[in-house]
Amino acid sequence: MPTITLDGIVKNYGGDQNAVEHLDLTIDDGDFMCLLGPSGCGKTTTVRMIAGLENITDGSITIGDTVVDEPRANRFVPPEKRDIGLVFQSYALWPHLTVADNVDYGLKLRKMPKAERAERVSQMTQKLGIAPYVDRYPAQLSGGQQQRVALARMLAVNPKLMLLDEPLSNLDSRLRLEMRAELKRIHDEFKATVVFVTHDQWEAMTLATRVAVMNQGVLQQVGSPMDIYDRPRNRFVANFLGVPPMNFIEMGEETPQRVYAARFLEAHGVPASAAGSVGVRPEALTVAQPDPSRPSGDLVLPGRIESVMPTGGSWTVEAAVGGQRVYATTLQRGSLQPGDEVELVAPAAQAHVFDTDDERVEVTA
Ligand SMILES: Nc1ncnc2c1ncn2[C@@H]1O[C@H](COP(=O)(O)OP(=O)(O)OP(=O)(O)O)[C@@H](O)[C@H]1O
Repeated sequence: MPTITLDGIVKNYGGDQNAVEHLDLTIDDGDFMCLLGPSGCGKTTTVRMIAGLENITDGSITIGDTVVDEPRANRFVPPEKRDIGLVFQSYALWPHLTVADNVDYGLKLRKMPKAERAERVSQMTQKLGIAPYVDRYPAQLSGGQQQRVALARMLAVNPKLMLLDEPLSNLDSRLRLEMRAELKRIHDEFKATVVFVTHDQWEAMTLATRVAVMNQGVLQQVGSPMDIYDRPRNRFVANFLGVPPMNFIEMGEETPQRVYAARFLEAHGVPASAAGSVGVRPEALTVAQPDPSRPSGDLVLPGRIESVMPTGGSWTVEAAVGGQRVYATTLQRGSLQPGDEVELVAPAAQAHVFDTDDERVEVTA
């Protein structure tokens, strides 16, 4: 099974700004790599370059032992020779072929014996819940059904390398959940290498073995889902992951909340002037009664509860801390009421400090 190496990839479509900026990324054998980021950050461009549907402007792409694209060496291996399973947002099903023939297409190309092919088509169409439609044409199917045909067609040939660009975007939430589980199972069973594009952080967190977060064509961080969630390398990653998003206290403004954050930083030997912001996730905050004897190593934000909102299974507490709204998530509402004076408290390990360039600063507990 192949490892994919992207080495110094630049992609320019002709404008002033590169769509992908000097991207170094290794996708290991057996990885389920999610490319995650906001719209326009270069995710689709990246998988299209791996597939060979887009040339790179500079750098090189290696799949297994083969350099498949390297403009400086005048090397380019066309998509059909890269042995990749593809499912993109636009399904590209053959309109003149039935569902069964679409799923059979790749098997036929591989010259698999007819009886074996029929068996495989039946297996895949059942697995993906499209068996009732095998005799229909793509135009007679809903978007979600077409997406499942595209997945069945790809999975039928057991590809060792799969590139998926938002392949579940047209499915309703229940089917999406089922298909996620199915993809994860297929990945585990076949030990395939998967590159999966999504802008949905929940999808990335639940599916990926590793996540690559991109912004404006620049790779921000690569790591396991929990790694990037727990130790975001910069403020962009910290802010992009998490619902409700991380709270940030700005250190460049003279506010009461800055004083609370500065107290925390000083307890850990970090000069407040070196920090750009202090972040804390809503679920890391405990809503507590004011307690002057609290250990000084914690991040303590005194505030007043503004509202307590049910979010189904948990509560989001909105508090005024100095001049800022801070959000905390709690499983128990208890006796919390708007107007209560409280302290929002997080242990040092759950506070995130960023410097004035928004890069992470490690704080020793
Ligand atoms: N064929 C093209 N010609 C010119 N510019 C393009 C082309 N395709 C993409 N771009 C530009 O390249 C940048 C990256 O686009 P890309 O589609 O890779 O982003 P994305 O992260 O996949 O976004 P989305 O989630 O919206 O699909 C964007 O600024 C986009 O406008």
